[in-house]
Amino acid sequence: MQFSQLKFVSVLLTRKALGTKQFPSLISRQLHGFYGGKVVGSNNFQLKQSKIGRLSRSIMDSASDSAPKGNGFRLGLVQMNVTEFKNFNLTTANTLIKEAVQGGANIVALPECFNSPYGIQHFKDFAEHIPNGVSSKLMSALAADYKVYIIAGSIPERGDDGRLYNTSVTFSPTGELLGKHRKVHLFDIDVPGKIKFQESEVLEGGDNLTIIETEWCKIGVGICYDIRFPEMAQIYRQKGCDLLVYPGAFNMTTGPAHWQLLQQARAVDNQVYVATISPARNEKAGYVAWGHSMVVNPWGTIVVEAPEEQKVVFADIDLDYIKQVRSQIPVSTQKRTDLYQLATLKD
Ligand SMILES: NC(=O)CC(=O)C(=O)O
Repeated sequence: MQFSQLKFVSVLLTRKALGTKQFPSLISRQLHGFYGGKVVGSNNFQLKQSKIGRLSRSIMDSASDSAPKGNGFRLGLVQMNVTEFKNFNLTTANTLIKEAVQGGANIVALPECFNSPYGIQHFKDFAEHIPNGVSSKLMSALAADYKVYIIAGSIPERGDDGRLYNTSVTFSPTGELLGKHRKVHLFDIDVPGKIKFQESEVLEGGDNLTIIETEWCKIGVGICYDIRFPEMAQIYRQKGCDLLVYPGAFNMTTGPAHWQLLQQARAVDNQVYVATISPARNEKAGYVAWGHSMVVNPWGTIVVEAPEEQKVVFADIDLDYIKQVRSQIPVSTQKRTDLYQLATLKD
């Protein structure tokens, strides 16, 4: 009964997001079964939030046994199927965030473009205002009711300036908006015979770096292509981040070549944990994501790696281990800043 209430909220929110657009019949039938055949009413968002609250407390009680021991926290990576139907994507995110919470996650992270297919032809139709759009509202409500941080992957954002951005929002365990990161480096590449992608045809790049402060550590956020720019990661480290989180959607050309390599490079160079969160692989999609969401530790070792299909995976972030690696190989205190310098021109 209680679980169906949570799902009920998602249907309401996602239907609102799509206005009059209806579920395709197959998905509609699946959701009808999924939601126990309930008729969707028109109760308001506030009322639904309090219902999620009662539910989430009971979930948190049962999850607390599996909380990480020692000095750190548990990160849950939601590698999810993303379809051409926003309402279905939000329902999937809702279900898998619950699974992550049940697995003891203190911080839950979603993939790049979790509410929209990754493709420049889709961004305009799926774009939302942040934080007043339905995806942001759902993430805020779930964060507050489960009392977890949610790093909400990314969504296409319609800015106040009317332009489109690829944007990640993070909510605190009270549902407060903690940070908004607009993908800084747009994915414009051309690998002949393999893949050409030009985000800049429809998107604007962001012009800020984004650090999230939690009770455990600072987290630097980047989106996908941002991981290829080591300066950004270095600045996050200089500013005290212990974990870098990159929602990302590498593809079948760059994924096998660079996904793991880049993550290990950023982790070892900066002696931080690095997490990447991909959509699940769908061979029939216009853009086939690589999958393999992953966490790498400051030594460069893979802590956890998802397969290709939809899955929630977990990693315990051990803050003492970071200190240990940094004291064993103290590169941060051995920098030759008399020879070189790294600085951000904007704070
Ligand atoms: N999709 C991206 O932004 C980046 C990517 O796929 C790559 O760098 O490769």
